[in-house]
Amino acid sequence: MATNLVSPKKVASITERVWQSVYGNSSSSSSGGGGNHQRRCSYESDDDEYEDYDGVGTVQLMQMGAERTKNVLILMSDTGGGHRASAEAIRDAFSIEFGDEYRIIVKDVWKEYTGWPLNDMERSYKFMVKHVQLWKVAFHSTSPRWIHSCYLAAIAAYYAKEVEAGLMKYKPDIIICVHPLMQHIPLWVLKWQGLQKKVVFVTIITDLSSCHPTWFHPGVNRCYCPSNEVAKRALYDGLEESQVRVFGLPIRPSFARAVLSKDDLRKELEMDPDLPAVLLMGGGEGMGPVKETAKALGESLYDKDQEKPIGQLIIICGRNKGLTSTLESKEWKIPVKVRGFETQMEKWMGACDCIITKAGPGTIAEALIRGLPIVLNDYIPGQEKGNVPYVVDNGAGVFTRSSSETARIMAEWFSTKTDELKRMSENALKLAQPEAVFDIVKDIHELALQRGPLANVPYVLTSSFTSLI
Ligand SMILES: CCCCC/C=C\C/C=C\CCCCCCCC(=O)OC[C@H](CO[C@@H]1O[C@H](CO)[C@H](O)[C@H](O)[C@H]1O)OC(=O)CCCCCCC/C=C\C/C=C\CCCCC
Ligand SMILES: O=c1ccn([C@@H]2O[C@H](COP(=O)(O)OP(=O)(O)O)[C@@H](O)[C@H]2O)c(=O)[nH]1
Repeated sequence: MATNLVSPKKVASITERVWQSVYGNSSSSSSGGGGNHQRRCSYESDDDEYEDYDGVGTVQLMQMGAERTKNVLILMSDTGGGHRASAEAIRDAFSIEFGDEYRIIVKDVWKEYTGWPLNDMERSYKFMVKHVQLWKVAFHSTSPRWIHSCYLAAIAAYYAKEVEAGLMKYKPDIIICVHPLMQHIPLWVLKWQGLQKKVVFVTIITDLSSCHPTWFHPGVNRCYCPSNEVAKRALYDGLEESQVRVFGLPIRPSFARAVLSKDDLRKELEMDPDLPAVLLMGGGEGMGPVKETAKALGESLYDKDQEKPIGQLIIICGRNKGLTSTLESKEWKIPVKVRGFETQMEKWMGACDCIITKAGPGTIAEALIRGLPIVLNDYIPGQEKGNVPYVVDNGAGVFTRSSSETARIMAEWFSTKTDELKRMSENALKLAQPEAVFDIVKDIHELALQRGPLANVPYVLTSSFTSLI
C-alpha cells in the first residue's frame, strides 16, 4: 500500500508509515487541487531539503535525554513586505539570543505544499489592494467569525493533508505564525495529530492597531500583540489574558543593535553629506502615490531664487520594477537616488532625516526606532487605517493624501520648521520599541521550557503514539 509515497531507495520513517496508515494511498486520495499532487511527489521522493530534515528524526533519537537543537518553523507569506520582515526579525533575534539552541526555518508552507488559492496569496493580495474597493469589501465581508471560519474550514478540508505534509517535513518543536491566515489549518492539523502538547504554537500579530479578526485564534499558546489596542481586541475576541502578551512589533535586530553614524552612512551610500534627506517609499511593493510625490518633491526641494536644492531625496521602490524604471529615467533638479528592493533598510533610514510612506506597520515601527518623523500619504483600508491615528495622535508625524501638500510640508521641515521636525523626531523615539523582538523570543523560549515531557519525545515516536490515541 502507498508505495508511491516513498522513494524505493529511501527507508520510510515511522512518521511516514504512520501517516500512510492514517491516510492511505495518496494517489487514490481525492483531496488537493491541481498543483499539490506534484508537490507531494517531490516531497516524498526527491526533495533534497526533505532529506536534511528527515535526518532530524534520527538526530532526535540519538539526542533523547540530552539537550537537542529545537526546530522553529516560522509561517509567513509575502503578501506585502511586513510579514517576511517580522519573520526575519524573529529568526535573527533567536540566533543572537540562543545561538545553536534553535534551528529556524522561515517558510510559506502554503506556496510549497498547497494549490490555488493558498499558493498564490501574494498575487491575489497585490491584485486586491490595487483595486482598493475590492480589498475593502473582501476585508470587511470576511470579518465576522462565522464567515471566515466557513471559508477556512472549506480550505482546510481540501488542503489539510498537504499542510500536514509541509509541517511534518520540518518537524517543528515551535511554530510561529506571522500571518493571520496561517493559523487555522496548522492548528487543526496539530489537533488531529494529537501534537498540541508537543508543539508550541504562537502567533505574532504584525498589524499595529486595526487588524482583521482572523488574527485572534483562541487555540494558540501565545498571541503577541504589538499594542494595547490590539491586545484589547484580542481579549474581546475571546483570547484569555494568559495567552496575550504586549511587547511591540518585532523589528529586525539590525535596527535595534547596530551603531550607525549618519555621516558614515551617507558616505557609504554615496549621499550628499550636508543636505537634509527625505526617504520616500511604499512598503515592500512600492505602493501608494510614490511617483506623484517624487515629482512634487523634485520641485519643492529646489530653491528657485537661490538656484540650489534645499534637500535630497531617496526613493525606495521595493519590488515595483515599473516604478523604479520610470523614476530612474526622470531628470531631477535635486540630488535623487532611486533604488529597487533594498535589504539594508536600517542604513537608508539611518542616513535620512524623515520619511514619506503609506501606513505600513513595519515601515512605521522601523522609522520610529530611527527617530524619523513620518508623513503618511496613504493606507490600505482595513488593517492599515488605524496606523494613521497611531502616528498622528502621538505627534510622530502627519497624514495627507495630497502630493503637493506633502511636498510643501517637506520644504517647510527643511527650512522654516526645523523645530517641528526635531519635536516629531523626539516623539517618534518615545514610541519606538526596539527591544520587542528580543522580549518575544525570550518569552517563546520560556514557553518551550515549560512544555511537558512529550516535548522531548522525538517526532518519529510522538506521531506513532498519537495515531494510536
Ligand atoms: C462580496 C465579496 C466577498 C469577498 C469575500 C470572498 C472571498 C474572500 C476573498 C479574499 C479574502 C480576504 C481575506 C481578508 C482577511 C485577511 C486577513 C488580513 O488582514 O490579512 C492581511 C494580509 C496582508 O497582510 C498585510 O500585509 C500588509 C503588508 O503590505 C501590511 O503589513 C498589513 O498591515 C498586513 O495586514 O492579507 C492577505 O494575506 C490576504 C490574502 C488574500 C488571499 C486571497 C485569496 C482569494 C481567493 C479565494 C478566497 C479563499 C480563501 C480566503 C480565505 C479568507 C478567510 C478570511
Ligand atoms: O526595499 C524594501 C522595501 C521595504 N522593505 C521592508 O518591507 C517591510 C514593509 O512592511 P510594511 O508593513 O510597512 O508594508 P507592506 O509592504 O507589508 O505593505 C518593512 O519592514 C520594510 O523595511 C524592505 O526591506 N526593502
